[in-house]
Amino acid sequence: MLVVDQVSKSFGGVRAATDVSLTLPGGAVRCVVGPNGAGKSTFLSMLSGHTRPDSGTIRFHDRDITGWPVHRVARAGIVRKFQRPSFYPELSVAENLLVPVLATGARRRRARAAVEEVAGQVGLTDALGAPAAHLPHGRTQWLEIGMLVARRAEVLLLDEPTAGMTADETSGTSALIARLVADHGVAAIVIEHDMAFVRSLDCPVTVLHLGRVIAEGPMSAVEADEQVRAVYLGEEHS
Ligand SMILES: Nc1ncnc2c1ncn2[C@@H]1O[C@H](COP(=O)(O)OP(=O)(O)OP(=O)(O)O)[C@@H](O)[C@H]1O
Repeated sequence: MLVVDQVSKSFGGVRAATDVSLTLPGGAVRCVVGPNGAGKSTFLSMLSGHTRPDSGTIRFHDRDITGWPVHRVARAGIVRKFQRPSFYPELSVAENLLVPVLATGARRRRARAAVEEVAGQVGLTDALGAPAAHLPHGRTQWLEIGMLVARRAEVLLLDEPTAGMTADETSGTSALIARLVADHGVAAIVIEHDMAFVRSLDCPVTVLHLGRVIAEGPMSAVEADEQVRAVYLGEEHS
């Protein structure tokens, strides 16, 4: 269970996040949406250890992890996937998955089995021998999610995972996340602009605007919320 209680962060005079709270049970998915500059990335950065909150607390499994550095947060089980690529293009898909598996301390034979298991989970079994550079964009994103799972992450922080994907890759990503949750109890916080994708995840949604939570709940309720509609319409017309 990840419990975020009233975290805030300012950059100079800009209040990027103000009193943002969120509770994520194990094996749950939460989407965070909001217009440009709403504070979504800042919020994720506070969870991943890339940014230290000015105030508020972050607790994971009843431990206060507020302000922990990235590597310590990652070791505790919370890992982040950025939009920019972070795999090894010159290595094969299997080798890319092997790197994080070996980092968990797995020995060779067990490691190979773990690589095959993760590849199956992220739909890359047929590509294990291929250089990662040869994968189409969408599948590189799945590889990166696989690399996080291979580290035995408990909470995935995904920053616009479907950016640049085809429609098929986007629906494949939704199925992939559902599979990881159902089969392995992995939890995820997903930042997204693609509302059809958010709907397909069928999870609670948090809406940020100017650093504050303005709505929270199922997508159907959030989409009907007057303030949310005003914020998104305002963005379209600006
Ligand atoms: N390192 C920083 N230094 C100064 N200002 C920052 C920094 N990071 C974010 N901000 C400001 O904080 C506010 C929130 O930015 P943030 O990137 O978290 O929003 P976002 O919702 O992720 O936006 P987008 O959807 O465009 O990525 C913005 O006004 C942004 O300019």
